[in-house]
Amino acid sequence: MGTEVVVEGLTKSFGKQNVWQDVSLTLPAGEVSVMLGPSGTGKTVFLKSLIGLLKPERGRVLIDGVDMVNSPERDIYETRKLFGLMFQDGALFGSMSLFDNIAFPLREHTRKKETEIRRVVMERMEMVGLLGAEGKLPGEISGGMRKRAGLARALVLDPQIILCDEPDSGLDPVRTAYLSQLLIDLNAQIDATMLIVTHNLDIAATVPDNMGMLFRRNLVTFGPREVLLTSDEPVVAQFLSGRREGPIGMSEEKDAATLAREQRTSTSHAPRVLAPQLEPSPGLPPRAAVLRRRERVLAMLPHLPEPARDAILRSYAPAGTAGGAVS
Ligand SMILES: Nc1ncnc2c1ncn2[C@@H]1O[C@H](COP(=O)(O)OP(=O)(O)OP(=O)(O)O)[C@@H](O)[C@H]1O
Repeated sequence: MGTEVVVEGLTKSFGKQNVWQDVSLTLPAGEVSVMLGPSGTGKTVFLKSLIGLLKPERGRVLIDGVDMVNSPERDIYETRKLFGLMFQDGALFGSMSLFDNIAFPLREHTRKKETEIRRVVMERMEMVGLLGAEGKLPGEISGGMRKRAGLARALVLDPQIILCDEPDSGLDPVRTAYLSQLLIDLNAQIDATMLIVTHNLDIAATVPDNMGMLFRRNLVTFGPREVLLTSDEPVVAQFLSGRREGPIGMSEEKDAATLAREQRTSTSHAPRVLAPQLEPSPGLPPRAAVLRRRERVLAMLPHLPEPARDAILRSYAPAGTAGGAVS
């Protein structure tokens, strides 16, 4: 099972520029979480802080008792081996075949024999649907295939925590839908804790168990997907509906006068309807995280806003009933 990641009071600045402050959240073990936020709100900085590549000036990131901010470098280095990372462009070496790219972490960090390396690489390539493309160079394949190769490489060391930074960037809607399914299928197969940073609303609506959003140097919210998806917080509602009216501006956050003017002139928008979360593809095992999450979320119910509570109860209601009762 994946490992829980506990973030407590994290604050990061570059010189005088504060990126975000006092961020606290827990990525539940084996569950899939998504972090949303307008461009430049520090989502990538957050991912890098989780693996100890950037050092926040305050707070802790606890993984199996190791603090990725303050523990000795030796411990941080060891704990980093629990992570699989998928960056925006796949970060593949252009002169190496896909096979060698995916084998790279195994050759760098393990003493496995070539026969064993071949077995692992082929297994991961099969998982992401790349069998047959072993000999291709990254420049010879499509963007979607490069993403999947990046994902396969992130998987070879059997990570317990997978971080994906904008896995959909540059993909068309159909390929993004396949990628969403792939992320859920992977979670069903390896039960790793996953955090996905994305702007993509379809991924946000259908993939995660939990969602958070960074805005104005703060974590606006983090919790079960239903909380964010039913939130009437202006910044969340604007982001999820892709509207211009709201606190998020083109280049910077809007001033109060502009916001007030928009509120006077804006038309009302229909309430959001929640899309169902994706299920693993036929033939795959059910996601082990689903049962754990159900217990966790039901215990939280009394503390959640009403729309989120209703949405959770509906999602757990037996098929064919109107919801409200949980067996
Ligand atoms: N190494 C660095 N040194 C100085 N400033 C940095 C560094 N890395 C990031 N920043 C700044 O931190 C802020 C947040 O950047 P980050 O890339 O995390 O945003 P983001 O939310 O991932 O954006 P996007 O959605 O556009 O990818 C930006 O203002 C960026 O310029």
